[in-house]
Amino acid sequence: MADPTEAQILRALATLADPDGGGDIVASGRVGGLSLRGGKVAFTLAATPETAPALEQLRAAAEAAVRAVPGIVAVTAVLTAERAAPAEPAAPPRLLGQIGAVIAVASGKGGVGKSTTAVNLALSFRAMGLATGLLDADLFGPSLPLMLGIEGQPEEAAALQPVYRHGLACMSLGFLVPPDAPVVWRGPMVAGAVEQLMRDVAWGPLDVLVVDLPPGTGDTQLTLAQRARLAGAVIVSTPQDLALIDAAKALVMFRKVEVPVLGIVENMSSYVCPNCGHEAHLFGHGGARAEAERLGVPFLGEVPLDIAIRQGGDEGNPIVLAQPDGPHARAYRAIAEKVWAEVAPKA
Ligand SMILES: Nc1ncnc2c1ncn2[C@@H]1O[C@H](COP(=O)(O)OP(=O)(O)OP(=O)(O)O)[C@@H](O)[C@H]1O
Repeated sequence: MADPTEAQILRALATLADPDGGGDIVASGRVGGLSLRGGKVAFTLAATPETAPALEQLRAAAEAAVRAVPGIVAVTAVLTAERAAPAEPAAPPRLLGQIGAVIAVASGKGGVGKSTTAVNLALSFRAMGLATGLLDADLFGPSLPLMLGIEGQPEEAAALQPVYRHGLACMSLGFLVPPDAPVVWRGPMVAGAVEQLMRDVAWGPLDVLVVDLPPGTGDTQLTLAQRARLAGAVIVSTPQDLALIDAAKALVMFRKVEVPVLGIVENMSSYVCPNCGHEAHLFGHGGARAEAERLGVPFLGEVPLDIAIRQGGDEGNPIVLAQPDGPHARAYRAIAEKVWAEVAPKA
């Protein structure tokens, strides 16, 4: 059977009238971000806080209409409702409340090794015997599929099923949107997608969920802080001044939204030459420890710059699994133990 085309999908969606008028939902401009690959479709439906509850029905109807197109194997429609207001008596219940501890891994700046830290921390929690999940909430550059070597797509039953890999329950927008599809979304759309990833995934009973955030202090961070019950945030930084300044900004943001900062990890702390064993401090050293002291948050530990860590990430075999008895796995486990000691009493 030939692969379904975008035109077929739009035709199926155009059979649904827009509840706000303006014709069908395609003509009214409600449908956006359509991506299609090998029978897998993802698209967004624009919403406002007022219309969001009613649009949940429309979302289900839109998914059903597209699912009926011959050759379609999976459909994900994301409601792009505006962020919910901060918790008030009438606010909806916090999401992910069934999970023991939701731990966000954040950084002020991109490329400092946040995803690498999130993946290896999650695997360390798993090695400690905790039922662990990993949510890749970096909608603009999801890296979980690559780092864990996952190629499949989540199963869609009544709820979205996590993909299980190395004993972790995993979910990433990267599973749903083709890697080459540019995700150009506005703030409210981001908030809607993050909320849906938190709400619609059948995580099952988990002791801990590690959330890999995008860098910086944007809509994803705010949505998560406002809509989920977060045990705290781990901030990753390299020792460089610039990365540290940005890490401090991230820390201030979490404090503003009343999310406890569990501590700072210094990544790429030193470089050990694989040939001669000489240890060099390419980006300086100890900056994150000093910054943590200055800001009054725990220093969780340091991880050196080592080609084995990068290779592990790029080959879907993170270092904690690839060299479980090596110094890097020990460093990650020590960090995970410190974090767990902080959150376990409340989990
Ligand atoms: N300690 C390390 N030693 C060697 N390479 C590392 C280390 N930490 C991270 N890397 C590599 O650096 C690159 C960026 O890391 P990563 O994707 O984890 O960063 P990030 O902060 O999540 O980036 P982004 O801003 O894209 O979210 C990756 O290729 C990763 O393998």
